[in-house]
Amino acid sequence: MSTTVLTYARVAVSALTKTYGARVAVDEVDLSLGSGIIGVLGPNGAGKTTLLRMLATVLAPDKGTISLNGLDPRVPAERVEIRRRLGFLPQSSELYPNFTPLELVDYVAVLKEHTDRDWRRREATRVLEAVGLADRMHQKIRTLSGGMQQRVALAAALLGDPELLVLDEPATGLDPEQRLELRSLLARSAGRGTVILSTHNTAEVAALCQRVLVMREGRICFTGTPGELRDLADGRVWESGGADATALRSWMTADGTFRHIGDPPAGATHVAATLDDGYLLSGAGR
Ligand SMILES: Nc1ncnc2c1ncn2[C@@H]1O[C@H](COP(=O)(O)OP(=O)(O)OP(=O)(O)O)[C@@H](O)[C@H]1O
Repeated sequence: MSTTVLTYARVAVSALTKTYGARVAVDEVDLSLGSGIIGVLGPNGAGKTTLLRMLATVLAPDKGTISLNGLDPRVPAERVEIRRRLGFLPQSSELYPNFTPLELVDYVAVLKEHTDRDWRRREATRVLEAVGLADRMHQKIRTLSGGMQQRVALAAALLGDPELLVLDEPATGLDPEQRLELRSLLARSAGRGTVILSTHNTAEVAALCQRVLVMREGRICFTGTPGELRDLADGRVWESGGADATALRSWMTADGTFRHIGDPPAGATHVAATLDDGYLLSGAGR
């Protein structure tokens, strides 16, 4: 007996554009994303946060369209439905300092128009337990550490098991153990839908993401698997005892040798490419 696996674009974006004054933060972006974990890499100011905020429906685009699970956020009734099925972790969460985590997550549930108080209580407890805050949920948020506050915001995003999770730098402030917990939490969520996260950490992408996008200057300059991103640097990484002016980039490593990426000179000592190398070359053409 054969099994048919249906895959469809849960997130479809066409010519999406956002401008701040004269600065084009997101420039005619087209995207079609199915289920799984998608990582968005890019230098500071590339437009990642702006793109994610538009996907989370908290920022309206100037031009272009977004379709989330077939719904259009420009249509008020559809936007309400999208927001119920979407979880968003903003880059910097200003949490209400005098709320407890339980009160805050419950409040987010109210904003999502969940009217059943018992359900809200159970669900808020579940997500706070899932982020490892079972013993902190009755403590004022202002008395929690930065990493714990980040986990409260993450719990709020996980509320109601959303089909689409949009997470802006979710691992910021988390210790190594918590980052591992985050990975397994997101892997479980991705089994049910789509997770889009921005990060500056290529190791996070390698460990977690099925797909990676690289943004530079408001545009998507690479889309593929993490392995394909690394492959961009195949044969284009070499080492020597000093700086190499022919390289696109050279830097000194911990053992004092220089690593270079770009078009290697004849006789260069090639070394294995990493995801970082592929990322650094992704905007440079071949
Ligand atoms: N509210 C705003 N007003 C004016 N310019 C803005 C605003 N928000 C972002 N920008 C500009 O838009 C561009 C994209 O910013 P954005 O925050 O989306 O980048 P990013 O890739 O998320 O950067 P980072 O990695 O530093 O978080 C930058 O040039 C930024 O200065």
